[in-house]
Amino acid sequence: MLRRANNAYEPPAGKKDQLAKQLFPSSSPAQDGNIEASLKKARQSTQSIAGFTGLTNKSNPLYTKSSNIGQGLKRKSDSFSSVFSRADSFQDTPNTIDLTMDDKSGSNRLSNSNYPVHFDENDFDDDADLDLDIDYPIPSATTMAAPPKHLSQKRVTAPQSPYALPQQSRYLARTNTPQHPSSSAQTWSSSSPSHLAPPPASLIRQQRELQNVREMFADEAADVAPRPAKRRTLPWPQKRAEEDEIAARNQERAELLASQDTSASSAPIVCFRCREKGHSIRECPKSKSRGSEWDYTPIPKDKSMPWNTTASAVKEQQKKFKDKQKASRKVDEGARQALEDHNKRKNLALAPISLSEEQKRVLDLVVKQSKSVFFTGSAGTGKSVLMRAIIAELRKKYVKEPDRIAVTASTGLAACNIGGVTLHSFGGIGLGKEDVPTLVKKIRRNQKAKLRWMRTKILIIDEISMVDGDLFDKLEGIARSMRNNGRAFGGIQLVITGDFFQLPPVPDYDNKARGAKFAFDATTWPTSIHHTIGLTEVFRQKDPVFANMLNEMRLGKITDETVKAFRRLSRPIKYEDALDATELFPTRGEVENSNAFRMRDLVGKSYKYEAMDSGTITDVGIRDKLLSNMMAPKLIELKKGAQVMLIKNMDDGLVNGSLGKVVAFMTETNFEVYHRNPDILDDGVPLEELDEEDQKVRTSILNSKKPAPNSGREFPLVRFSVADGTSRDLLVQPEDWKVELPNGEVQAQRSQLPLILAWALSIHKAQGQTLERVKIDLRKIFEKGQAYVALSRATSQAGLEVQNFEKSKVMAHPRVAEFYNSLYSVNKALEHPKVAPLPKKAKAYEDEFLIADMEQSQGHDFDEEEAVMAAYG
Ligand SMILES: Nc1ncnc2c1ncn2[C@@H]1O[C@H](COP(=O)(O)OP(=O)(O)OP(=O)(O)O)[C@@H](O)[C@H]1O
Repeated sequence: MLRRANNAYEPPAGKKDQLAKQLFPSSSPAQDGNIEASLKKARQSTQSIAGFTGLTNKSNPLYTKSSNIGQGLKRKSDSFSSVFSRADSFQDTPNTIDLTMDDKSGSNRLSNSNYPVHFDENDFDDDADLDLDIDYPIPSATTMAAPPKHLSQKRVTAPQSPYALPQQSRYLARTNTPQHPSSSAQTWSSSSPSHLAPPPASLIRQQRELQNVREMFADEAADVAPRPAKRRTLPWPQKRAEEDEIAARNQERAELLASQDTSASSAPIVCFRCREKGHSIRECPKSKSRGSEWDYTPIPKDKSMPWNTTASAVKEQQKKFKDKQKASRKVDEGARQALEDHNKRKNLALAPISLSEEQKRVLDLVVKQSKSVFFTGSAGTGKSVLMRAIIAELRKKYVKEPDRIAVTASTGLAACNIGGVTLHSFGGIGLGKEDVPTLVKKIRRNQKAKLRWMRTKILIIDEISMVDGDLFDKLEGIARSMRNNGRAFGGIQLVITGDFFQLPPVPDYDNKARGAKFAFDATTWPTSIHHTIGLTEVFRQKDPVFANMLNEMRLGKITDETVKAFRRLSRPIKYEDALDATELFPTRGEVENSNAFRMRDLVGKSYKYEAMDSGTITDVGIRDKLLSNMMAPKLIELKKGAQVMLIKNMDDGLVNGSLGKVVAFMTETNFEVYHRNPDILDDGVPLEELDEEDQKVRTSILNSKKPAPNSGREFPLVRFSVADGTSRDLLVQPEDWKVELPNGEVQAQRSQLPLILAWALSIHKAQGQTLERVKIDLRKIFEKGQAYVALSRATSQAGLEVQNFEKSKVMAHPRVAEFYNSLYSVNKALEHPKVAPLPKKAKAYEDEFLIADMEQSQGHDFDEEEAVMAAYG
């Protein structure tokens, strides 16, 4: 009939197309009647969306790269009053010179004091050397997101299913429907009904395809395999069958998981269909099973019912369940904390250490009263902590004129530790071998150095024990000459710290016969320093017995009992976390050998991290020399299992000196996955228990697979041992070190991982560090002060192993002992009848070097002559 009507009706030319177009509502993709073209278009847009999603998943836009937190004050430890702290150690030697001078030498004209930081184009040459390991071909996001080829081809030819079932089920459902060959656009009006019947060949091909797909989804679709065609089937029971099948499977999986979880095993079974307890969906009376078919009794719609949930909601439920399971599993706390550490570091300000009373008094003298001060004390009395606090306060005070403060130290390493430059660099004196007039001429030719001498109001010198006495005198002379000011150091306020019992000045090979000349030996020392203060509270060692042993050693007055106690420390120590003590050596060669030997023992891929150096110094040779003083090495090679030490403060728990082991190398993206599920690195968890993404991440990390080029660089994941006995994981990323001039000019800068190999360390590099585990063989010691520096790094006897302890190796320099004894004689002087007696606690410490703060403890003003005699014998 239709054919007849069709034949009878001959539409006017051009109308056929219009009619075809009207058949599709405007929202339909096939408005021009060309279904294939429209489907193609739709597919393309879907693919591009899939590609985009793939990309955004890979690079989480919410992720912000962690950056350095500022250096700060560290170590949360209970304040401990050492055996020395009973004395009030402040001593105010006569101070009649007014140091609150202002530079009237035209310094205010110096408007160009702030030099811009200059980066030479060659500064970043090292970029090319970075071992990025990223030469792999990138699979395009669209390729990654696209389904298997054969499936996507089928999807093109298949008509849209009206039911939003999972892809494979949808495909199965469609296979009962005759396929429309869509190779050309056919409008119904022009199609012969016979065209709708598939040709015999295509029917066979279709059946084959159907068979393939059935096999492919055999697991998911076993129970919904198409039954012999019914005469008439409404689409909804089919959809229900599949949805219920999914629900049944979900329930079975949930029950299986619950049975593995002992904590949940007592929970009763709940039907996913009717929500009643005591039976599963397969036994549900409301859904009778007939073999692989299901008879569906319509049940009133209830949103809360599980079968009304969409496939994505079911997935969501599954995910929640899995997450719960994972959360209940015991995981390494350190790993759980890892990402928080990683992400918080950026904003986390280190909790400042609250200064002790004696530290505060020094701070006050320097910052508020602008006095020239030398503060000293045994190892661990917080000299560095105090110095950093002083610098911070002075920077606040001179916030508008930062170049008024010159931060320097005797060595490059010490200078780096406080963010300054060497004394030589500051002075612009090169090696400083010439006499003062020659050096002054040299400086006058150097505009920058000249400006520094004119502008500086406060000169900070750290690790004074390594400053040569002659150099001190020369600098003093230069300052007077350059500033045309006859006062000591040309009126510059000095803030000096260090412990002369520690490492002495580097020997002057041109002047060997002279021997070591300390800064306190300098002629101008007494006139330049107006307050000498001894810090007495030891913070590093909490055990007073150990602190006392170290102090005896420092003074070179070691008792037999102490010798015995040190000899008892020769036992080998085995630590539970398999982290070895750091062995200290006097020479760099011994350190390099020891670390290289241990590295060779490790199997596995080696990762090299080369520093990125820059700065205003364009001469790479000079810059390298400057940077070679830094703790951060030019190149660090790491392997899984390498023992490393953190060389920057990260937060209260992860500090400069923290010891750790490299446990893996990973990108930031993989690190986030690791944070979500630390099981990916747990050998005890079988691979099958991880979901697909986690499996991939585990495989790529364990097999040291190169990351995809756009997924970022791999960094070491280090498990640090924390003082409280726990461990913490940190993905260690580069930090910056700078050599900065007082005017803010960054002479040299290094960006490198804040790590060094830590099986062995030089005593020189260890100076200033606090170490939980130390090992030392005293046979190797050759210099005075070396043994004291090495042993006093340890925080406790439990973490110290000493081999071959000999009294003769524990040498204090006689002149240093003399100097400190002369300071001690101040106390004797204080017992002069004219003077009010010392407080009792100070008297009890007559045997120790002690410098009393006359202003504070006596409330008595000495006349200048009397005090000078007292202080310097
Ligand atoms: N006021 C304080 N409160 C708590 N801890 C402190 C305080 N001052 C210093 N410390 C801690 O004591 C330890 C030693 O401090 P620091 O390195 O400043 O001592 P030092 O005198 O410079 O030692 P060294 O002479 O060996 O370099 C550090 O761990 C530091 O955090």
